[in-house]
Amino acid sequence: MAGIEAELAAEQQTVDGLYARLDDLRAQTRDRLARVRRSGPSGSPQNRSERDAFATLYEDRVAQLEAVEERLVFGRLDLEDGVRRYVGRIGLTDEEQSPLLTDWRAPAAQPFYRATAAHPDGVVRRRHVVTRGRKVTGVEDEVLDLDLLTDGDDARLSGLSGEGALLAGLAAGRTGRMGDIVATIQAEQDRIIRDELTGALVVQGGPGTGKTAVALHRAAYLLYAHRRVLERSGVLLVGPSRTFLRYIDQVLPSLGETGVVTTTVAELVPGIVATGTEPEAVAELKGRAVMASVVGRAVRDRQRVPAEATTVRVDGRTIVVRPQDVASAIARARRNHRPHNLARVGFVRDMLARLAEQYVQQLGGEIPSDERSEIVEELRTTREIRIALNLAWMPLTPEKLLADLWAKPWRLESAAPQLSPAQRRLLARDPDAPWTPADVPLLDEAAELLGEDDQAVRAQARAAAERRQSELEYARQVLESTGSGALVSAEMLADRFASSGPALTTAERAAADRSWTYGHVVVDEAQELSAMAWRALLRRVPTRSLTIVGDVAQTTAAAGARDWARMLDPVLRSSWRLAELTVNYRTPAVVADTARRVAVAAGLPVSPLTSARDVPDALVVESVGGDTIGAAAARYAEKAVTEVTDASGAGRVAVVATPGHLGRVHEALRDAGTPAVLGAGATSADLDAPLVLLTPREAKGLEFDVVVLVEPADVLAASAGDLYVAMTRPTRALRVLHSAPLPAGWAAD
Ligand SMILES: Nc1ncnc2c1ncn2[C@@H]1O[C@H](COP(=O)(O)OP(=O)(O)OP(=O)(O)O)[C@@H](O)[C@H]1O
Repeated sequence: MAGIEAELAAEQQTVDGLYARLDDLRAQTRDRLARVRRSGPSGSPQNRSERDAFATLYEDRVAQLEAVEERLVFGRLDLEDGVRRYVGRIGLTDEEQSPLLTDWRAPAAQPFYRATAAHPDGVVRRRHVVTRGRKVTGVEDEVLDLDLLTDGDDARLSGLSGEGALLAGLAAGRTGRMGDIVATIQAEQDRIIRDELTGALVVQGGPGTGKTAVALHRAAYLLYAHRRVLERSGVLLVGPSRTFLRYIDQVLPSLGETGVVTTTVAELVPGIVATGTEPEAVAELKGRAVMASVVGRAVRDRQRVPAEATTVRVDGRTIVVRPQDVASAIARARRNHRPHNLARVGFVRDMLARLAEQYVQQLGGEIPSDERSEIVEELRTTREIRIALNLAWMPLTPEKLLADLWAKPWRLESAAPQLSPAQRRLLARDPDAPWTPADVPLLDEAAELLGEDDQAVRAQARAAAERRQSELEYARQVLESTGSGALVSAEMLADRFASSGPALTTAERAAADRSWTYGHVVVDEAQELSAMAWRALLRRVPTRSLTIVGDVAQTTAAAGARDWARMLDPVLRSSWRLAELTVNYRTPAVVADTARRVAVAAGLPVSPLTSARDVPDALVVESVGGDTIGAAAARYAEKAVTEVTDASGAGRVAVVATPGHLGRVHEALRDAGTPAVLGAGATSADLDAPLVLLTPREAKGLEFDVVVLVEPADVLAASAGDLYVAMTRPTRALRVLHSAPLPAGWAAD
C-alpha cells in the first residue's frame, strides 16, 4: 500500500499549496478592503463612488473566497501531453499568473465531466481527489486510455463517472440543506449545465435525477461563461416555495456565486405579500390564460362614459362635462395604447382643453394663451370637475383594481362575461382578504396594463423635493456652524447625505423592481406554473433565455401541466428545446421502481429512469389497524431518527401524509415527548430539525434519509402526483404504514 500512501501524500502537498494560495488571496483582499474603508468619507462624489465600487468589489471577493473552503479542489486531469490539471471550485493562479487550479466551469475543465474511454478528449487519467476539511482522505482514478488498463480496472468503466465519490456522496446522511454536486457532475448533466445561453431549454427528468442540482449549477456556469451580459442584467431563479429556496440557498454561494435573485411566483411583485389560501379550483381558475383578457377588460371598464352630463359653476360660469366629450377624449387617449394611468394624463389634458373652451366662449372668445393656462389650472383644481374626470378615468393601483374585481360582483360580471356565473361566484372574496399566490400574476398583469399611477409618482416626486429641501437646509446649517462653506457647497454636502446609503448590487436592485428584465431566468418545478404565472415570468425575460426544469409526472397544482408542449407552446410558441435526465441519484432502486409502477397505474406520464444504486431493506411495508396508524407511524419515525442521526448531526427523517394523519402522528409524538416539527414552516430552523411532518406538497423538491409514508391510498385520493412525490423523497429507506389496500401497481408482477 506504499503506492497509495505516496499518492495521498503527493496530493496532500498539492492541496496544501492550493489552500495556502487561497489564504494569501483572502489576506490580500481583506487588506485592500480595509485600506479602502480607512480612506473615509472624503473626496469628490466621483472619488466616493469609485471608493464604494471598490469596497463592494472587495467585499464580494472576500465572500467568494470564504465560500469555497470546502472541497476547494476535487479533481485532476492527466493529459496526453503530460500536463496535469487540477479542477476545483474556482480558478487560482500563482503570483506570475500561471494556473494552479482550473475553475470547474472553464472549458479546460470540461473533460473532467465528459471524457469517456470511448471519447477520452486527450485525457489519460481522471482522478477524483476526496478531501475532508483540508485533508486528502482518498483518491479515485479512472483510466481513460484503454492501453493503460489492467485486468482489475473493468469496474472503473461503468456508466457513472467517479463512481466511488458519487456513491459516497449519495449515501451520506442528509443535513436538511442541499449540497453542490460539483465534484461528481455526470456527463448527461454536464451537457445541460453547459448548454448555450440563448433560447428556452426545458429539462425533463424523473424524481431525483438532479434537475434542481443541474439548474443551480447551470446558473453558476452561465454567470461564469457570460459574465459580461449577465452581471448587469442578473439571473432570476424561481422555486416552488420559500422552504424550497431555503433548502437550496447554500448551493450557489458554495459555487462562488452570490448574485442570483431567488423568488417564488407568490413573491414576484415587490410589496405584495400573498399569505392567503384558497381552494385549488379557485387558484386553477385564476391561473387560466383567459384571466389576461378579464384583467384587460376590468381596466377598460375604468374608462367610462357617464350616462349624464355634470354641470359645474366655476367663477360664475357654467361648465358642462358632457358624455360625448368624455367619449371622444377616451377614444383619443386610448389610441396611443399607453397604460391606463399614463394614458389618463392625455385624457385629462384633452378634457380640460374642452372645458376651458366652454369657459373662453363665455368670456366672449379670443384670449391670450397664458390666461388660457390659468383657466385650465382653475378647472383642474375645481373639486367637482376633478370628481367627474376621475369617475370617467380613475387613476388606479393594481391592488385596488383586483380587490374591486373580486369584491364587486357587477364589476366581475362586466369584465368576465366569458366566465359562467358559477365560476364568477368562485372568484368572489372579501375586499380586505389577504392576497393569495394565484392573485400575484394577476396583480402583475394589472400593473402592466395600468402603468405607474401618475398620482403616486407625483406624490413621490413631491416627497423627494421636500426631502431634498430639508437636506439642503441641514447642509447649510452644518456649513454655517463648522465654517467650512468655502470648502464644500451645501448642494454637494446634501448629495453626500443622499448617497450615503449602501451601494445596491444588481441583484438587490432587480429584486426591488417589478419591471426589471433579467438576462436569464431559471424555473424549478416548472410543471406547477399556470398560464398566468408564465405570462408574469416571461415579462421579466424578453430575450426568452430560460432554463425550465421539472417533471410533468410530479404535477400537483390543478393549474399545472402534464405535458410540456401544451403548457409552453402557447407562451413560447415552439421555440424551446427539450433535454432529459434519466438517472435517479436519490432514491434506492426498489423504492423508485415501486413508485414508478404506482405512478404508471395512476396514469401519470412518467419518464424512463434507471437508479444509480440500491440499498438493502430500503422498502418496508406494514399493515396496521386504522385507529393505531398514527401511533405506529410515530414509533417508526422515532426509530428512524435514532438509526440515521450521526455524530455530526446529519440524518433527516420525514413523516409524509395527508394533513389529517399528520395531526394524529404529531399528537402521538407529543405524547411520547419526541420533538418534531409540523409543517414546512416559515423559519429556516425547521429544515434543520431531525424529524419533520409534511404533506406531500410541502415535501416537494426536498429529500430525507428516511420517509415514513402513512396511508398511501389517502395521498393518492388527493392526487396521484402527490403520491409520486411522497414516495420518491427518501435517500435510504421508505417505511409505509397502511390500513386501506395499497394503491394499484404497488406489487411487482
Ligand atoms: N451528479 C451527482 N452527484 C452527486 N449527487 C447528485 C448528482 N446528481 C444528483 N445528485 C443528488 O441527487 C439528489 C436529487 O437531486 P435533485 O434534488 O436535484 O433532483 P430533482 O430531479 O430535482 O428531484 P425532484 O424532481 O424529486 O425534486 C440530490 O441529493 C443531489 O445532490
